[in-house]
Amino acid sequence: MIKAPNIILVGPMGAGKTTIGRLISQSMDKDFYDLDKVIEDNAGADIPWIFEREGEDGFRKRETQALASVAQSDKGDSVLATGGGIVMREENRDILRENALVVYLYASVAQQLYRTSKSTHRPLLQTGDPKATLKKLFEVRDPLYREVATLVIETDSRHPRSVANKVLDAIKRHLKEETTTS
Ligand SMILES: Nc1ncnc2c1ncn2[C@@H]1O[C@H](COP(=O)(O)OP(=O)(O)O)[C@@H](O)[C@H]1O
Ligand SMILES: O=C(O)C1=C[C@@H](OP(=O)(O)O)[C@@H](O)[C@H](O)C1
Ligand SMILES: [Mg+2]
Repeated sequence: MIKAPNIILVGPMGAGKTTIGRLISQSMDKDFYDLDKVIEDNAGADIPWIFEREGEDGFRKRETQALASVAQSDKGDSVLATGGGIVMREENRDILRENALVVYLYASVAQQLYRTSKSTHRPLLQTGDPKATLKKLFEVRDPLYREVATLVIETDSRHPRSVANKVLDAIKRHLKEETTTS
């Protein structure tokens, strides 16, 4: 078992945060939280409903509350998969940097599109041109993911299990380097 701080996954819709987060939490014997699920449980409603009734602004308020409560309550024992928009608020970026080892799961816009195309539970992609939306979001958010992340993992040509192994290896290497340099 690896000893590690809380792990937080960031990245665009379809990067695999929810899927990979669950896999690495099992390998590290840590609790797994998906922030979207925490928001839904707190609201007693699903994300499309929240966007419809409260707009994106209402969703973002709930997202910040959920992040603060999860990131600050668990000390070193959890893996948290965030939603793709978590980096949009500066206060969220501060919480991410202060409370965990942040891993950016990188996926190209083509892969994001492919992996999100089969589901309808992402309100921001229920537009006529989801590819253009993903591209626009990526241009704004990619620098912000890089700003908060310590590790960046490329996911395009990899099966989820192989991405999870790559993340686990990178975390191990990082923690070893930290121990030898401190
Ligand atoms: N490395 C991967 N290769 C192929 N498909 C993937 C990969 N990672 C995730 N997926 C698939 O892509 C879809 C979106 O993954 P998900 O974990 O929900 O992404 P996110 O939480 O980042 O939006 C799911 O159907 C998942 O099985
Ligand atoms: O990118 C975004 O702004 C969003 C990403 C979604 O999560 P995933 O990244 O897990 O799909 C979810 O939080 C919501 O639909 C908004
Ligand atoms: Mg997700």
